[in-house]
Amino acid sequence: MSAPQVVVHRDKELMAKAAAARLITKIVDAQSARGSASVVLTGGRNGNGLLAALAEAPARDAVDWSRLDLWWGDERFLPDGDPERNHTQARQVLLDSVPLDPARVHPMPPSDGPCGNDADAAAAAYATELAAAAGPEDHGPVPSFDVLLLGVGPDTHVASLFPELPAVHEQERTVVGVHGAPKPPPTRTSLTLPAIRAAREVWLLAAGEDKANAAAIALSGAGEVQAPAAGARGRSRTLWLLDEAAAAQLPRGLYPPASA
Ligand SMILES: O=C(O)[C@H](O)[C@@H](O)[C@H](O)[C@H](O)COP(=O)(O)O
Repeated sequence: MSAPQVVVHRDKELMAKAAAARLITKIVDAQSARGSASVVLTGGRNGNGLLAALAEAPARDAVDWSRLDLWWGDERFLPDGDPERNHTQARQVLLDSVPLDPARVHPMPPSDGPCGNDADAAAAAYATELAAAAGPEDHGPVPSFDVLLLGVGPDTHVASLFPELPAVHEQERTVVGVHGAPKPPPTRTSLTLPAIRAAREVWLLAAGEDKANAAAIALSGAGEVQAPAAGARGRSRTLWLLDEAAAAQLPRGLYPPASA
């Protein structure tokens, strides 16, 4: 697993724009090298902020949207179209504005879908979908995602892996149901750390002073059970994208701001 690289931007708006530009380049490079690209989306303010910046990016259409596979790192277990679902929010800020191939967009099952109101069954169905998309060159029963995006919670959670809760301990399954999550809604589905770590690159997004403590804990060698963000590592790259407020508790010498 790759050691974390940290890039600090002046504020959350600039961080979102810079992350969007970085993602466009990564997708274009993957598509020119392999004919397609795969990205795992995250929910939350920073995740949606990145997608909104992507929608407005000047180079947006350098991406061949028809050859982009989109997955989710976690989902709130709610009915399809519920405004609180990460999928619904991603569609509103970006996905409905670009010419994606619907067959290549893979939302996690809703609570009113074929799995019924059973988050564990929904998780198992998504794990099956991931395994079906994995190839012989991939590292386990998930595709080798080019970029897996993760918002970081103030408690250091990523996806729906919360400190000390059962899902963060999972080492076998790639997707699990989450019950009793401290961040509403309590029932969710989430990739596990082994699935996250199958990604080529993992990018963690944290902006705002309410993330400063989480960033400092996760980057100071904390264990992944106490600080799930610490266990979110990519095979070839782990990149923390912060604004200055979220980087406030990091040793300044180590992580000088990228943009003054
Ligand atoms: O379903 C969710 O809520 C997200 O997937 C979650 O993991 C989010 O990324 C973090 O909680 C950070 O959220 P903010 O960026 O809004 O702080």
